Amino acid sequence: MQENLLNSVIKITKNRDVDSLEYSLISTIQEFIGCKEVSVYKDIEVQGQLTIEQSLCLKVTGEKQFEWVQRQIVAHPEDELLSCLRSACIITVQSTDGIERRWLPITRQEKTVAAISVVSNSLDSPAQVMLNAFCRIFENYLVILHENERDKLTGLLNRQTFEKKIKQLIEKQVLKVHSSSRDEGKRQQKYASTSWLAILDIDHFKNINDKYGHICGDEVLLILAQKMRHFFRSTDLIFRFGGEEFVIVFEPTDADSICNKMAEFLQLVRNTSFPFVENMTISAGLARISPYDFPITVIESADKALYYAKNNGRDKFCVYEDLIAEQLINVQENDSEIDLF
Ligand SMILES: Nc1nc2c(ncn2[C@@H]2O[C@H](COP(=O)(O)OP(=O)(O)OP(=O)(O)O)[C@@H](O)[C@H]2O)c(=O)[nH]1
Repeated sequence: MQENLLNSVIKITKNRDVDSLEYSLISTIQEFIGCKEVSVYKDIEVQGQLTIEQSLCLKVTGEKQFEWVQRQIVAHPEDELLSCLRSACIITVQSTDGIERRWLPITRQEKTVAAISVVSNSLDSPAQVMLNAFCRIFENYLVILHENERDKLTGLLNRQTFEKKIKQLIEKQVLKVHSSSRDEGKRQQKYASTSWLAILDIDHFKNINDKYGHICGDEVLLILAQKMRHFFRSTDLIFRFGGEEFVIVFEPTDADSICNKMAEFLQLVRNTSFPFVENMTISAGLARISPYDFPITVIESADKALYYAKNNGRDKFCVYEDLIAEQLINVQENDSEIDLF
């Protein structure tokens, strides 16, 4: 038992990204506590409002049978979950049939950022101590991973995290295509609605730095990052890719929706008054992320579209696939300066 326990702690601390850490935590709790359901809930804060996402959930459906439930927004969070997040206290509710529901808070920098929910038979004292200890290990490790994955200035995901996240996303798409390969109708639908990648770059940012100084430049980057976080979906991944360059990986959607979204965001930037700077604009390049793509190919395609937007007036976004179809750029052209790590 002790050896197994040590191995589980080693397994948890071996993780190098938050998603895998959550899998390890849930598997370990299930193995040692024996629950009916274990979930991770996170406050992903949209526009400053408490917004709860069920990040991962394991449901026991039979003897040695499990079901993993993937990421979803919780439209109506239970009162106990909200109390746990607000008070940073463990909340326990016991029903008459002896089933216990327990919510354990996870804090980072004195803020409750998540809660672990456990549904189980009544837990004895040693099991409660162990459950609490697993949550504290998770909490400590979460702080380290969070710092590793985030850009210090803007708090967005950093460039080093990009490759890992996009590989995971492409793998997921490949699995989806395979799972529906017998149903051609469904397959067509999935191709119509794929993920997208956008590279955004501030126009003439060098002028802002030169005219008003780097501190003002940093403030502009910070405000733009906040605008992106509030404007785009919480499930879209936003990276600070380099100095004044940002990458967004969008959840699957069709071309029209993504173009509308980008047009609205460019308008939002035009309408925003940044400190000192008036009329700041951005340019962007978009590319479809197809299953079987290499991350470098997608980023190069979006970069070519961005390059085209920059050379054709700025303050606009261009879609790589449209530029190719209209023969405005060449597939073979290799003028990208993107260097992945
Ligand atoms: N303040 C600040 N500036 C940065 C940071 N990282 C990069 N930069 C600046 O970003 C500027 C990028 O300039 P360029 O690549 O010439 O591009 P640009 O002036 O935006 O022009 P276009 O992209 O062609 O519209 C340089 O002046 C960099 O010093 C940062 O973290 N903070």
